[in-house]
Amino acid sequence: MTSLSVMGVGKIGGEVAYLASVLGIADEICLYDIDTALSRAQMLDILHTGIDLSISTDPEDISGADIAVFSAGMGRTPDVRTRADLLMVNLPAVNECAAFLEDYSGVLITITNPMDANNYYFHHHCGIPRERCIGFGGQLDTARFGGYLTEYGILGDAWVLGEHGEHQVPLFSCLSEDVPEGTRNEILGKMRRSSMEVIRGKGGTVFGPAWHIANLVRIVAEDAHAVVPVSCILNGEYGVSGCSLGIPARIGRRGIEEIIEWKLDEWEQAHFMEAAAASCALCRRADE
Ligand SMILES: NC(=O)C1=CN([C@@H]2O[C@H](COP(=O)(O)OP(=O)(O)OC[C@H]3O[C@@H](n4cnc5c(N)ncnc54)[C@H](O)[C@@H]3O)[C@@H](O)[C@H]2O)C=CC1
Ligand SMILES: O=C([O-])CC(=O)C(=O)O
Repeated sequence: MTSLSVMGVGKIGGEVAYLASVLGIADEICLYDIDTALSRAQMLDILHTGIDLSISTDPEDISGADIAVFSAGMGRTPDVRTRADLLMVNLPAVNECAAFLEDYSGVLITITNPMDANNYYFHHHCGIPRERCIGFGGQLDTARFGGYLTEYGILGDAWVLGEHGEHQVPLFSCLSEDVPEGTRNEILGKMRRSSMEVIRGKGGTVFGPAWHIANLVRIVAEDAHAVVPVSCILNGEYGVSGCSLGIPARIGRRGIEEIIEWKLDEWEQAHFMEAAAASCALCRRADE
């Protein structure tokens, strides 16, 4: 049995709830949104598939869930240049939802941007242990990177660490061929711009993120012990502390079971430390 709560059931939260329902990932769902007409509509729309599922819209049920997804708050529009620019805009939603998570004993998955800083905030301000604070974004960045590698005819496994934002760190050192710095920077530039093309065209990224979030929820629900790129609060790993950043981690029913430290090459290491500096600065700003 797995119960799931979703805070913020707009485009992403609504799609995640739908996928978790129809794919049989969750047996009980709680949908919460500040817009109560929306959460009720999402509940009815899912139930109209004919699925036999228990769905609540009572915020009292949020904290009882095994897994909670935080996707409340604003997304980028073409006028918002970076995800980091959403920090102060989304902090009220973080605080309002945090109030439902006092003494929360399940696994929290943070989606709302800037995701790394928000994930850190939940740990730092709400006292949710770092093992149970997972930030989502790395799987999506990795899928996008994989697409570019195919486009460039480069073989190998795609992995993206670092910040889910301007400071992504695609790993080139584990690919089957040496990729020159010029090509690395060119691909990184495309990765930074890739979601904005979707936002411009349809008002927000939905299918890509929701698919990977549902998979992450499944990994936790099924205690899969799978290694995936997620944002974790670092405590000295990779030489970084005081922020949340994307790294490979083993995930199971209790959350983050192991942070895996890979050796990075010089280019990756330099970009990872830039990501750490940016994420730490954003986490400090949220504290002010
Ligand atoms: N980490 C990632 O890979 C991704 C992150 N995102 C982020 O996810 C967030 C949500 O995106 P969308 O679903 O597209 O936005 P949306 O605007 O469609 O949905 C957000 C929902 O949050 C609700 N909300 C706002 N304040 C609230 C509060 N205080 N309490 C409860 N609900 C509240 C709104 O009523 C709305 O229904 C954005 O910050 C976006 O940037 C989006 C895609 C991927
Ligand atoms: O780019 C955005 O603002 C939404 C997001 O995080 C993504 O799709 O990667």
